[in-house]
Amino acid sequence: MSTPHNWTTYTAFLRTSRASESDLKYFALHPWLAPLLSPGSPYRSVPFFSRLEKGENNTLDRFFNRVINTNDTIPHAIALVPGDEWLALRRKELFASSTSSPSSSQQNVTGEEKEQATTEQETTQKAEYDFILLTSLAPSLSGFTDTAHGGLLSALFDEAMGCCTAAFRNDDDAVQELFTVNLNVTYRRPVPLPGVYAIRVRVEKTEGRKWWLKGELVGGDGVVRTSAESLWVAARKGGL
Ligand SMILES: CCCCCCCCCC(=O)SCCNC(=O)CCNC(=O)[C@H](O)C(C)(C)COP(=O)(O)OP(=O)(O)OC[C@H]1O[C@@H](n2cnc3c(N)ncnc32)[C@H](O)[C@@H]1OP(=O)(O)O
Repeated sequence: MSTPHNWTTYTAFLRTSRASESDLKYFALHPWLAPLLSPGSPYRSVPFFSRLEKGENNTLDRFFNRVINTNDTIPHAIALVPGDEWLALRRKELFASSTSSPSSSQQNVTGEEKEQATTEQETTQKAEYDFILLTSLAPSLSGFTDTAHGGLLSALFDEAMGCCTAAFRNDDDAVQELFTVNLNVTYRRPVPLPGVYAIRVRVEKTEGRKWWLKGELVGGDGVVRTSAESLWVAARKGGL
């Protein structure tokens, strides 16, 4: 079991963490991941937060940080996140017309500011996805023989999407914690085990407390084997 983390916010965690050398070495062995991991990539490699131990008395994330954090379930997993500049632009894009803006300074974005954001986007390195989970899936995650269990794939989408939304919440807690209220998973092709996969997710739009996300799972052949759409709702201010 690893040492409990001591970051006070998810944003601080993203800014100051780096994926472990052993995980990076492992994923670098897969040539199809090279564009995502190379120095020219628009993404930074960070630990997969849900996998981190939160402390003996803290039951947060136990499913991910203990139950499926073993050599015969998920031996390796890291997250790829866009740089701060790109995230800031995405915030402007997503919250320009929404009442759920994660920062009061981003409310009431004017047409001029939108134009400026578009110009900035042209010069900032573009990240197609808001969050990518790279994961190895080992044989004990099977449903059908040598095939990943569908429930596990749903859990991976849910978690990746949760991490994705967390990156857009600001440290000032202007947006309350978000919860999945709907997750629609489409199983298009079997997901063979063992294997290495990328789960790529993106916030499609926000409206008030509601956020819509989409995601897809691909392996080295680039085939979208599973896709998902979800709706997240931010808790009301002052709690549930
Ligand atoms: C770094 C961090 C990483 C975190 C990763 C976490 C990943 C794990 C995430 C999860 O698995 S969360 C666990 C599963 N989800 C839950 O347990 C949530 C259970 N649901 C709730 O607790 C409540 O629904 C919730 C607090 C989220 C919202 O209740 P509210 O009473 O505040 O909201 P309300 O029911 O008024 O709904 C708000 C809006 O959402 C809409 N809505 C709610 N549920 C919906 C639904 N299922 N489908 C469609 N629309 C829905 C609802 O119609 C409404 O739309 P309008 O504002 O337009 O009227």
